[in-house]
Amino acid sequence: MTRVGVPLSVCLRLSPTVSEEAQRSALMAQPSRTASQLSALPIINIEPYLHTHDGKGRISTAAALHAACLQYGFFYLDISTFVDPSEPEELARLAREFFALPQAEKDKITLANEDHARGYARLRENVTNGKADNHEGIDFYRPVEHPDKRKPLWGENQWPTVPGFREKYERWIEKMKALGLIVMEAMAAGLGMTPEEWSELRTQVDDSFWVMRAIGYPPLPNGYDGYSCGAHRDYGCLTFLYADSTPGALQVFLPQPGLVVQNPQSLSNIPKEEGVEEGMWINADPLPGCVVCNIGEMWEIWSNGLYKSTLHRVIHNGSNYRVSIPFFFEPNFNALVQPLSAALRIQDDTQKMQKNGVAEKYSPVVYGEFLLRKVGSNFSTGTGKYN
Ligand SMILES: O=C(O)CCC(=O)C(=O)O
Ligand SMILES: [Fe+2]
Repeated sequence: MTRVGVPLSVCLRLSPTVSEEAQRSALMAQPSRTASQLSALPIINIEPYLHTHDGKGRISTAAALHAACLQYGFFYLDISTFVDPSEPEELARLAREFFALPQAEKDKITLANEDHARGYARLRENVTNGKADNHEGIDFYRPVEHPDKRKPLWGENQWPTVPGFREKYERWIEKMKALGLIVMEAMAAGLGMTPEEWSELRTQVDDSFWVMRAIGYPPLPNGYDGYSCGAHRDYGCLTFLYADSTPGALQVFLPQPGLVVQNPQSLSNIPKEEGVEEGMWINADPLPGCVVCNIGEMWEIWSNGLYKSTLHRVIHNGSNYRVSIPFFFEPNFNALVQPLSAALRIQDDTQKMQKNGVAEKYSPVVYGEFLLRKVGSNFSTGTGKYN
């Protein structure tokens, strides 16, 4: 597996071996890239963060994460030394077995039984940007104390009766929670956080209000007025996506001022507030040993906008039934998410050098409240987890 060529070397305060000057010049030296240079997402190996002694490796992984988050908000994370590839393959197989059941069987664990967030959503039940998504799915959330299904998000998970399903998924959830903390530590280093600052940030994510989702995509019918999954940003912290080998389905939008997308139709589902209509959609096809990782809106706040949560969508035109298994590593439900000092320091330094105006500030949010606002509409209407 090739490693990403790291265009930036950043000051890693968790391993204070690189000078602040180097960090400044790295930020100033962000190259403006051409469309073809941007067309492949970077591949980052998390391996050095699995070993405490690998200081140099850690610096390069942290720097690569920082560069990828500045440039794309999306990257491949090579986790081949963290999990056996057979594990997510087995999850996809189990999901397939569930989705192949008769409709009435699947409906036994419908979202409506619970809090409208946990359970099974039928094909086209989810709506994004006003259009029904051509997929079905099952969602599981971090269990809560004193569940009450009358309250949004506060119900109980509903597990399929497919043999081995719950056990295998629960094992994966534990691994992805651990991976979430590892990647957060590496990103904290990439942002130049001090060990004390990382300890503080860790308390915001050490009891993640995670979401585990299994999605089934039949082929998109010709002329269908909608997508397999409409363009959206993920709203939490980090998404780790395992998908089966279907090519050309997941697409990532890279805003590029001045770059006009060839097919104007493809812009029709960019949320209006985006205000950017220039850029391109690139494929994020699965790579062996890797998950596709992207940052959600909480990282946009923490980084005070340095990192962008990137639009993505799924168009599955193939003839097979595609399965994907995203895990959403989110902040704690009560986490107060606000711009981090480390991000403000970077912006301050960059501004001094570039003589730009004052950096835009993001307002703090309590993650759980933010999430409730996002899914609140699902609770009343039963639609729209990506809205
Ligand atoms: O199925 C995929 O490839 C992406 C799904 C996704 O973006 C999501 O569930 O948020
Ligand atoms: Fe997504």
